[in-house]
Amino acid sequence: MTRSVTVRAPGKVNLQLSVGPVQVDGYHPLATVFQAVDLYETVTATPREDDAIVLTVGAARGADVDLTAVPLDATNIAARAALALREAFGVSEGVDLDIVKGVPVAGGMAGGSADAAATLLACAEVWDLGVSRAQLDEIAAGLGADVPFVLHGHTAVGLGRGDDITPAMSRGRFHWVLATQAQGLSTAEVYREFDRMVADGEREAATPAISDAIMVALVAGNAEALGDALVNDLQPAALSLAPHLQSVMDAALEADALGVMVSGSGPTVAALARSRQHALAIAAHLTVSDTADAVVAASGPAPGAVLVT
Ligand SMILES: C[C@@](CO)(OP(=O)(O)O)[C@H](O)COP(=O)(O)OP(=O)(O)OC[C@H]1O[C@@H](n2ccc(N)nc2=O)[C@H](O)[C@@H]1O
Ligand SMILES: Nc1ncnc2c1ncn2[C@@H]1O[C@H](COP(=O)(O)OP(=O)(O)O)[C@@H](O)[C@H]1O
Repeated sequence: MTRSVTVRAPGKVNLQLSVGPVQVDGYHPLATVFQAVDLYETVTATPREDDAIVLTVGAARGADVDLTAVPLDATNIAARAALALREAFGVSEGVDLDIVKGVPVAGGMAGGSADAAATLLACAEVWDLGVSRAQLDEIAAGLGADVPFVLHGHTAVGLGRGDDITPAMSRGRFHWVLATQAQGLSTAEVYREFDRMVADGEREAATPAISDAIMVALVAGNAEALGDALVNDLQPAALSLAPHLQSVMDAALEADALGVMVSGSGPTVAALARSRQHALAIAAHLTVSDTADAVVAASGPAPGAVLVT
């Protein structure tokens, strides 16, 4: 019997992204605090008669996402996720994966990682694998540093490459405005620019540690304190590669955002608002400022990957 399974997984912002010196494997040790936001990727997996993995991709209703930058071949992280699961469990069946994107592409919000997390859960169900959460976590970490977090969602500390996840206490909802750019930034390139700045003495790369100020603001549900504590060590590198992002940040501050930062490796700019209403006011100001290609309001924390059928 052909049975489709649909799974939804969220995008994220990094409330803290502290980055240490590059290691011999090319990766950087991180101390990061992730918050999942209610922009979602949806993946529907349908079993196939043959052993092919076939992708289709579309945009979620109302989402302004650039689908031309999403590969449909084996390099797509959703295809890699299905393959990794198949290899780990000796499955021979193929699958159709229909991806509906609601998270900006190459925006520093882990949209591809959310596709991978959703694919793992959907394929595990379609192939009836009885996979444990620990097994999923291990395969997720092999796909990308952000994948374990979007599998779990909510708010969490990420150590190591960012893939060693511990849930964090958080009270209430936080309201965000996300200003996206049509032209994405490559995560690897932003890390390389970070390395260049460190090598040239423009920045320091100390051993990263989790910020007390962020954890206290989260437990208290204090958006104002959180706004003051936001920190992203990749921001100078993202601004160096995409200097126009400074005007987006300035426009959000003009609208009294509680805090503004580049989201992860960028180029999405995330502004923290006092309320949903304030988020809409910031979004309107950003739209009029014409500094971003699209502007969307979102809130967090949001749940991780969940079955919706
Ligand atoms: C920067 C962050 C912040 O959460 O995400 P984005 O903002 O891009 O979504 C992450 O560190 C990205 O996570 P993700 O995009 O899953 O990384 P991966 O696919 O594992 O790695 C992409 C590239 O980023 C670099 N990388 C990633 C993680 C890490 N701790 N150190 C690194 O140096 C490596 O150069 C690697 O080749
Ligand atoms: N399922 C996918 N969705 C989006 N991009 C993907 C996907 N699979 C592979 N990619 C490639 O990965 C790059 C980064 O994707 P994405 O996860 O959207 O951004 P980020 O790493 O900044 O959060 C894209 O530019 C694209 O070339």
